[in-house]
Amino acid sequence: MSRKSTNGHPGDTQTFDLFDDTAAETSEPKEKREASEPTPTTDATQVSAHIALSDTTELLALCERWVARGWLRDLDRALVRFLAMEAPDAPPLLLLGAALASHQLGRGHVCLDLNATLNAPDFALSLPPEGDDLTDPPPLPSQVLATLTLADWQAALHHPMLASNGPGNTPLVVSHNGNTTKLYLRRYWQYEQTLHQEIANRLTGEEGNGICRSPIHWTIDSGTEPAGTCRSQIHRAMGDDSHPGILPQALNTLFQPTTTLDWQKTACALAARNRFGIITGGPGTGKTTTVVRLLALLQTLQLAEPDAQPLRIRLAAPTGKAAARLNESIAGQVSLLPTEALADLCDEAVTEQLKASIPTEVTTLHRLLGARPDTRHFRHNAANPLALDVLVIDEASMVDIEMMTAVLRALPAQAQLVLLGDKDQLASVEAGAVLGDLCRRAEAAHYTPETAQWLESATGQPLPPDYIDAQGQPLDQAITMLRVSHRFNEYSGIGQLAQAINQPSHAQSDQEKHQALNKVLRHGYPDLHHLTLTDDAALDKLVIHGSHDKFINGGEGRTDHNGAPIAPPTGYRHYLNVLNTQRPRGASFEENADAYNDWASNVLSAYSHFQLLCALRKGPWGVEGLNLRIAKTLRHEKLLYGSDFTLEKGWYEGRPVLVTQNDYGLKLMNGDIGITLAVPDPRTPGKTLLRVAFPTSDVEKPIRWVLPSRLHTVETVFAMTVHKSQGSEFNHTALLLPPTINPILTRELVYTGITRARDWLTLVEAKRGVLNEAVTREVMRVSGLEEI
Ligand SMILES: Nc1ncnc2c1ncn2[C@@H]1O[C@H](COP(=O)(O)OP(=O)(O)OP(=O)(O)O)[C@@H](O)[C@H]1O
Repeated sequence: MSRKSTNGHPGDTQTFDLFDDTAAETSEPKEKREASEPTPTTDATQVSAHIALSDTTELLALCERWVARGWLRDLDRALVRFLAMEAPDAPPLLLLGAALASHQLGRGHVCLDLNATLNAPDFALSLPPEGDDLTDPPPLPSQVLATLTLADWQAALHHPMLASNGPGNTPLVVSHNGNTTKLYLRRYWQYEQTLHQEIANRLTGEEGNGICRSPIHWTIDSGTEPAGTCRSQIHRAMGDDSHPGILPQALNTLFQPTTTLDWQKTACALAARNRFGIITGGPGTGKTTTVVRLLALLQTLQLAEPDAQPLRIRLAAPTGKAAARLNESIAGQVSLLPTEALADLCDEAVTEQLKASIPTEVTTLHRLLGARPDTRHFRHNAANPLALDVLVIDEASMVDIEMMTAVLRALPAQAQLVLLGDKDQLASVEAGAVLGDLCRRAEAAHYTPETAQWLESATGQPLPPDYIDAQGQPLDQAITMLRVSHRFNEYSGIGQLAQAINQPSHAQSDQEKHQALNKVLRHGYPDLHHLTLTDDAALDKLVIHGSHDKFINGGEGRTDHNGAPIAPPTGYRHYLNVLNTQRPRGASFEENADAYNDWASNVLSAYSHFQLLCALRKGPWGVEGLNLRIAKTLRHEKLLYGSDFTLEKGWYEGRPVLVTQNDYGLKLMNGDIGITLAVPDPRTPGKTLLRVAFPTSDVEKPIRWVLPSRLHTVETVFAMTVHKSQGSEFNHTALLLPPTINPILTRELVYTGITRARDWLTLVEAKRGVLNEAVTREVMRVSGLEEI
């Protein structure tokens, strides 16, 4: 094998990197769905299907047929061919496993679970959605694997060149845990190993450079203390019974006394105690508020030490959009911190130092790690670690396993990592659902009696017995789930709907869930409108002016939790009106840059008031069909102009675009939204040319103007997929569910879509009943992190 090379070392960058772009070739995550009814087969089909398990030529031919049908990717077949060429004596069952394991990566899974595959073989390929016509189908996986037993498959997963049970050079790794067997491409096995090892080291305080035994559990010798950046510092900061230390005092300065358990205070205390921490919670539960206070707490503890320098803290998010949003909210929160009172707790006059040492700038993970063009390797890695003491990552649910591993590899051993995110949101499109996997036990907390006692001393709050578990694992002690939404109270339909949807399937029956949902939808909440489409007009009305008349009082007169007025819901007419009515007149673009920047800022801000989200990309109910349809509707309203061809494939004034790949040359990030505007052409007086306006965080140059010809990876964004909307929020969000159920429609997708709504939500069912079906299907991502 010429291209495989690894010494199995977590810091090793020479891991097996066959088919480097597997993660980029993504489609849709795996969903729990009804298996398609196997198509009746002939004996001949069954015979040929069975032969594929014992004959490599037959297996390759079968893969060929699967690829032709779109059930398997070219990439997966190429891998199998390559392996078969390198090792002609490889068992066909091993090759089949390799094809399926590779295929899972494109669907968000880190590995192939053999047991699950044998239980529901048709989930292993990208079969068409239920209801699609399957004429002359190739053999289904369920037919191919019909007589195969787990023992036979396990027995075939051996070949000195291709598969091993752990460290080594083989391209495949087989992992056994109890009765479960998983097959990995080595690179992904290595990612999991590194993650386990690095996180476990942060929880125990050990240096990280070894390989974990497989399977790995987050068990640490009893009696091991949790590891903080400076364990002795935290110990000192606790004080004792007679003299409370700086930690409890600072927590009391940051948090007002409450009658109920303040989870935000708990989160700060736990995150300060460990070198690894997670703060998870739904929308508006105060993740940002909490992390700002945590940073103030950490700096206070640091500056209270004699001659200490402030901690070097960096904030990051997976996308430019998420980074910009955190930037916005964090700046406001920092100004509210009681820095003087905190500084008083330190012996020295450190108020100014404390204020200055809490960062407000948020960068993307790609920028932080130093992305380099044309390679997946970063400038910062184990050999060239990041220069920081604390790293906070927001929207961590969007971080895939490869990126999370890159972060942990580049993090100095003594540095502290805090992940923020909503564990219930859709995971990244790429393989791995790291935050969700790590937070599997967060709901019940599982704090040990020792942690509970420490927390009570630190925060003055006793923990209810429900959250205490003598069997709690070390990872549990580093996670806090925020449980109270401060944005959506009991009078908010958005909040109530999110809660009703988010109940896991083990907590209630499908029927109970449907009843709970329908109760919320019928209640008449002021911020929620449920629309079932019966004709085209209702959808047109929604995208033009937001169907504000469907909300109580037309959406007038509402205030937010601080008493500030909430603007009524709008549609796309709003930003197009701003575009048309506020256009600077008669001035050259260069000489009147401020006026053009103000105009563009207002248009962009107006655009963010409304966004239509949908589940699919293709077809009339997907992004492609909806974009064209909405553009034509707006043209009919005389809000946009252009031929059918222009509206579908060209550039026109008012076209909103979404950047779909980072472009470092243009300083544009995946997720950025720009609006196309006509500005005076400097070369031809009296004429205009189109430029796309993107917002920046630079107050001097608030708009980046880009010529359309320079934008290669953008798409129209009248409709945006829920996947792409992660990390964004819109005043009025409309979530459109297609008329037929599709594997991509799941509870996580609906939850993520509706929680993008800040003030108003219109939930659109193209056909009644789809919502009920979607919310009872859960994303099941396969990875080894589940075994923690
Ligand atoms: N303990 C609290 N008491 C009252 N209001 C709070 C509290 N914590 C947060 N808030 C307010 O609730 C709103 C949401 O808080 P924040 O932005 O911190 O939540 P989040 O979880 O980060 O939200 P998002 O869903 O946007 O990620 C903010 O207006 C904030 O000021």
